[in-house]
Amino acid sequence: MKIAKMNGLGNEIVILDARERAFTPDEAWVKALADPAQGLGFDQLMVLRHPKSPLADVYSDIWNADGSKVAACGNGARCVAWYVMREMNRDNLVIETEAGLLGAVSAGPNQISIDMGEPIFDWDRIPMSERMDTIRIELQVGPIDDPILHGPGVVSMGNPHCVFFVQDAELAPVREIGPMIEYHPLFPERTNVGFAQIVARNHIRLRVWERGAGLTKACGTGACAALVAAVRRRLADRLATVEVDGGALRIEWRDSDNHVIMTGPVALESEGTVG
Ligand SMILES: N[C@@H](CCC[C@H](N)C(=O)O)C(=O)O
Repeated sequence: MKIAKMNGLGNEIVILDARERAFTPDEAWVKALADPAQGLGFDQLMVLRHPKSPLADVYSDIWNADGSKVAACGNGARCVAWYVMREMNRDNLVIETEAGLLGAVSAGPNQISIDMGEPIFDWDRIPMSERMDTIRIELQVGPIDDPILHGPGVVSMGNPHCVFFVQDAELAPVREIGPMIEYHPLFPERTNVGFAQIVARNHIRLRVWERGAGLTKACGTGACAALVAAVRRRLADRLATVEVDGGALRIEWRDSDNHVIMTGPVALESEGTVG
């Protein structure tokens, strides 16, 4: 099988091409490959398969570094799009995932735009364990009368995101609070946790504690969720730069069809074969 190590703004992605050989990794195999001491090291593994939908060009299964299987990964989708576009000599294609079909177009050298679809706000589809208004949920961290964080917005981009708005993202307690919220009982399938600072209406600084991967340099779905959560609270415009540790993503939540469009770079680090 062909294998490639790529990254989307420093979010470490491995692509394993299982189109010609049926292969489903088990949790131990995923964890070993994710461990840089034993394998290639990655935040997410994208396993390519033949599509089920006649509208799609490729199917991608997705695993986090901790061996959990997930439905969506924005940076991984950009890497898959670049990899398959290169092979097919195309500048657009459709990727099928557990979360649905994602249209991808080349947006310049090593730049890809992905239509990430419509955000989901229904509490039971996030999923959450209690009915709440997902614009601002009842959740706080710290003393009851003086919480350090409170009232995050919650959005699914095919995967769950809980977004706290903070004064200074650099000072946000990502490593301390991230894992507590990831495993909070309000989120039966765990959650990704964003710490978003509104720098300007068109500029959000974001750090993300990723479910199943920890603090990463970039989270594409996290950037989409942060922009959407900010727009819902009238804190940001529908088109903004979301600045993550690895660089900048351009995110637009389109008024015309309610879809979220993510544009950003990809980089190929190495490739070879395995198995
Ligand atoms: N890095 C990702 C998100 C990957 C999945 C996430 N950790 C989850 O468990 O939902 C991205 O770029 O979107």
